[in-house]
Parts: sequence; structure tokens; C-alpha cells
Amino acid sequence: MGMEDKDSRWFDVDFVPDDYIFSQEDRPQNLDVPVSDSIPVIDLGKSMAVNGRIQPVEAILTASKEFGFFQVINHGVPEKITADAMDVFKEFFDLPSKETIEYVPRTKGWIYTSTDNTKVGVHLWRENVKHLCHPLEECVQLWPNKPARYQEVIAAYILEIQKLSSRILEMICEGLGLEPGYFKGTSEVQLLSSNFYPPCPDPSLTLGILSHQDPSLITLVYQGNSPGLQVLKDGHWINVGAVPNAFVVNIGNQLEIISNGKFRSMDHRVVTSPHETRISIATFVNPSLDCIVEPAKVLVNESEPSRYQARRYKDYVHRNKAFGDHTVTIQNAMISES
Ligand SMILES: O=C(O)CCC(=O)C(=O)O
Ligand SMILES: [Fe+2]
Repeated sequence: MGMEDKDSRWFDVDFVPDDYIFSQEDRPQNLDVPVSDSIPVIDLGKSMAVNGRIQPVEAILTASKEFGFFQVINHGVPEKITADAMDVFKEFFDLPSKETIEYVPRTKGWIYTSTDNTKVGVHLWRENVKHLCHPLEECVQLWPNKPARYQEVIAAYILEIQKLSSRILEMICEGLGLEPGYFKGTSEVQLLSSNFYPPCPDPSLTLGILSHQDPSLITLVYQGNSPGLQVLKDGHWINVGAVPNAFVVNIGNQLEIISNGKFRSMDHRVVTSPHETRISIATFVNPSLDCIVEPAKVLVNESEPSRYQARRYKDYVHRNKAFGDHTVTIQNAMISES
């Protein structure tokens, strides 16, 4: 037994503390069994015509129907931008001082947690920072200012994500047969959520994020080169493999509704690793709060009746506690902006 190290952090432990141990049913099962890495990887740089359709469009359509998940490469986001953003979050999570800022109770600003509790009363094996991103000019100044280049670097990152997500949504329009620009004006990168998952002494007992679906239109995740993200497909958890410089794209609940169920919003979670640290940057592209979300008219007909009720996005967020424990804080901040 040694003296308590003043610099040690919550995850510097030899055994998983009891309040991080999930019950049997929530725990990751069969971590030793190899799981396939079969989420489609789509090259956005290739635009061959296949059967009269541009290739990435067809691939996105198929992946969104089957997996609700895909990765994109040759996406046009400069490597410098993603590398800088990852460095900034690495530095942010390494800051010793933020350990004292459990929660920033401001209507605008940012929320940091290192010991989130879950609905089942067990802590996640992660630290997390969240903030709004839209309108960008108003949000930027409320973001963390340590490290000093946080605001500048992350603003540049968000601008790129806005461009890439608009491009992907435009391809989705084409694939689904929606009019061009269908999502324009109501598909902003509203929220960023970055996660730090440190190595864990026993990954079979813990989770980085519990199984959930995203309440967004689409979510873009940059996961560096680290594993951990898993998707539930046909009753099996499959890995979203680490593909260098790729973005993971996942279909959120709102796009499932708009597609009238053609696309699927899938359960996903993050498992921990005994050796590797995972840092991820998730960006949620959401409809505006006042947007009425319903199946697109062109996708509803006699043989395919509407499968979802029209709902204001605001009400959806509220009813589903879509942003977790901080839903009300985040929603209030969004309302005061619009
Ligand atoms: O760390 C990840 O990749 C998972 C992020 C995620 O699923 C979320 O924030 O909704
Ligand atoms: Fe998610």
C-alpha cells in the first residue's frame, strides 16, 4: 500500500470502484469474442456513376438503411483541423484545474463532468465536455478558454463539420428522393460533446457510454485512431473499427422519422480498453427547436403510410430528455439564442 498520490486521478486505480460497476445486464458481454468491423467505409472522393446514381449516394443510402452507421474518408476536412482539435481536447482533459469544475450552472457556456451518473445509478468510465455551437459567433466566446487556443481551434473544426454535414445531408436528399435543399436552414451543428475514456483495469465491468440512440438528424464523430464504439445490429454488438482520418456518421432519431423508417437510428455504446485512451469528438446536427419533424411527404403514400407522428423538435427533446441530465439547461440556452 502506498501513500495517496496527490497527482493521481480517479482512473489511476488497480481495481474498478464499486460505483463504476454495471449490473450483469448492462455490462459489455463477450469482450473476448472477436466482433466484426463491418460498418461501411465510404469514399467521398470517388464519384463514379453506378446504375445512374453517383456512387457515394448509393453507398450512403444502403449503409443508412442497414446499419444506421457509416464512416467517410476523403471527406475534405483538412487533417490539420482534426489533429489540432484532438490535441486541444487532449490538453483540456489533462488540465488539473478543471477537476474542481463539476458543473457550470450557466444558461450558456459549457458543461463538464467527470463522474456522470447514469439512469441506473452507476458512473460512466469517462470525462465529458459539452457546449452549444450555433450560432457560432455567439457561442465561441462562452467556450472553455483553456487551453488558450481552444476557441479558435474548435471554431475552425465546427465550420468544417458544418460543411461536411451539409454535403452528406444533400447526398441523403438525393438518395431518398427529397428535393435538393430539404434540410437547408434547419440542420445546424448545434452541440459538441467530447469524451475522454481513460484505460480501465477491467473493461468487462464498465462502460464509457451506455447503449443509446442519438436524438439528432445526423451525428458526426471523430474518434482519432481508437476503438471502443459499438453498434447493435441484429442482436449483436459490432465494432466501429478505427479507420485513420475517417468520420463516423450516424443516423439520428429525427432522420429516421423524416425517412419514414427507411433509415434506422441504431443503439450504440462505448466500451473501455485496458490500455488505450479514447478521445472522441461528437457533433450533433439537429433541426431547429421550432422545426416540425415528420415523415417527408414524398415518402408517404398509400402503400407506405406515415409511421411517425409529427412533432416539434423542442417537444421531442423535452419529452425524451434528449440531452440527458442537462436537457433543460441546454434547451434553455438554445431558446435564449433563437
Ligand atoms: O465516444 C463516442 O464515440 C460515442 C459518442 C456518442 O455516442 C454520443 O455522444 O452520443
Ligand atoms: Fe451517440
